[in-house]
Amino acid sequence: QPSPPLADAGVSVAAPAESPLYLSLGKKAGIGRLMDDFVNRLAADTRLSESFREANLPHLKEQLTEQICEVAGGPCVYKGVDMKTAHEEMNIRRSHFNALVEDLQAAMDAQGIAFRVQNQLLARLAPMHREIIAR
Ligand code: HEM
Repeated sequence: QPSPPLADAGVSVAAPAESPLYLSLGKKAGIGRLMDDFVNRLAADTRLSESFREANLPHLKEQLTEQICEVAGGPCVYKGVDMKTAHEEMNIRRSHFNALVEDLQAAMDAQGIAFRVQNQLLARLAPMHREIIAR
């Protein structure tokens, strides 16, 4: 039985591999659940409620799901505003950034995401503080 010519040549036409981190977060659906819970926590956090009072929470959940999917090595491409532009004029302090990270950790705990996996995601988000924190 003849095999397809490209397979013979060892040429792969499969989609790019999904990273272990993306799989550990439960792919797009798991990340969507995580961002839903996370954004609800942000909106309820008295340290941050001033910042998120007028935010479009459904839009934020969607944009974050695309962005985190991409950052985690999934097949998504975030097409939203860059981090510097998105957070300009908000006067975000390191204390705000740290509060957001705590809320993300609490959301990941609630989703049963392993500590090792949590740290991998946080490590990929940490460098973004340079674009987000006002100085
Ligand atoms: C690693 C940290 C962060 C990431 C990855 C992140 C990511 C994002 C993304 C993807 C958006 C949507 C941009 C758009 O399409 O409009 C956004 C918007 C926003 N972010 Fe952040 N952000 C971070 C930290 C923060 C912090 C520390 C604050 C303030 C406490 C903050 C406040 C906001 C607000 C108020 C919006 C606008 C929401 C709306 O009106 O739709 N963010 N952020």
